[in-house]
Amino acid sequence: MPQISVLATGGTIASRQDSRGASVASQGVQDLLAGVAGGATEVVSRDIFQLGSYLLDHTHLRHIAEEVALEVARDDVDGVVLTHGTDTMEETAYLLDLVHSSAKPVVLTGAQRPADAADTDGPSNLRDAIAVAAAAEARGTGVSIAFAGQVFAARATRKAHTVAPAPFRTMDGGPMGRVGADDVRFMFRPVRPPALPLPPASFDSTRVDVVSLHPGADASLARAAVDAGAKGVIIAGTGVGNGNHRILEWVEEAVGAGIAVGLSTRVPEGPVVPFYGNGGGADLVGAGALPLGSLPLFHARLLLALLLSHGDTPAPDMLTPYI
Ligand SMILES: NC(=O)C[C@H](N)C(=O)O
Repeated sequence: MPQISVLATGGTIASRQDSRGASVASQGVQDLLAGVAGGATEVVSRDIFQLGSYLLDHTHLRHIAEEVALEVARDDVDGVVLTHGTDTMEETAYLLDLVHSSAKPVVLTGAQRPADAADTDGPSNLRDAIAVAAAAEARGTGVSIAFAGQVFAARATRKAHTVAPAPFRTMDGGPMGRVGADDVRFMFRPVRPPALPLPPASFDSTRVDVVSLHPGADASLARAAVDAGAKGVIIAGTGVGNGNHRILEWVEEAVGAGIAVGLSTRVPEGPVVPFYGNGGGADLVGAGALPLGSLPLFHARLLLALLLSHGDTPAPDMLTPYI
C-alpha cells in the first residue's frame, strides 16, 4: 500500500470563522484528514504552520521547501501532499517544482470554501490530492496542483479566479490530468528543467519586486523598489512586454548598477516578444532587461529570487530552460 505524507500550512481549507465572523486558518492536519475517508493509501501527517497564504514571505517558502524535501527523501514515503491557501499556491508550487529532483510526486491542494462551510470543497480536494500522490502514473510529473478534479503542472499554473470552485488555470495550456471516482489519468507530462538547489538562507532577504506598467507610468516605483533593497525588478510591461521612454531610461540605469531587470507582461497569457522600438520591448531588452518568455509573472519573480539568492547573475542563456 503506498504511503503518502500530508503536510499542512493553513489556507481556507483549514479556516473557520473567528468570534468576529472573519475566516481564519485555525485547523491542523488531523482535522483536515478527519474529513477524508480512508482509502487504499496509508497516510502520515504533520503541521508546518497554520496561516492564510496571503501572509507568507520568503522565509515561509524556504521552510516549506525544506520540509517537503525531508519527506521526499524518506524511503517509506511514496508521495507528498501539501495543503496550502490558494492565494499564493502558484508561487509555492513553482518554487517546490524548481528544486524537486525526485520521481515522487508532490501535490498541492486547498479549498475555495472554508472548513466550516456546509459545501466546503476541502475534503474532496484533499482526497483527490492523496489519490494523485499515490498514483503510479503521477511519478515523474514533478510538483502539481490537484483541485476540483483536475491536476495542473506547477510551471505555468496560476490562480485565475478569486472565488470559483475551480480557480486554477495553466497558462497557454490545460490540466495535465484528471481525478475520477477511482482513477487518476494523465493526458500529458510536463517537460521539466534540471532541479536547482534548495533555497539558501539568503533567499529570505532576496528582494525581487514587480512593477506594473500602464498609460502614463513612470519609473518612480521601479526606483523605489531598488531604494528599498530590491536586487531584481520584474517589469510587467504592456502587451508583448513594452515600456516607454521613462522606463527605458531607468532600465539602462538599473542594469548599469547591477540590478537584474526581468521583462514580463501584465497580460495573463502568452509570451514576451521584444518586437517594438520607441520605448517598447526591443529597446528594453537592448538596454539589458531579461525577457521572461511565457513564464507567468509571479513565477518569474520567484525564479529570479532563487537564482539571485544562489549568487547567480541571471542571463538570457541561463533562463532559457525555465521560460
Ligand atoms: N482559498 C484560499 O485558500 C484563500 C486564502 N485567502 C489563502 O490563500 O489562504
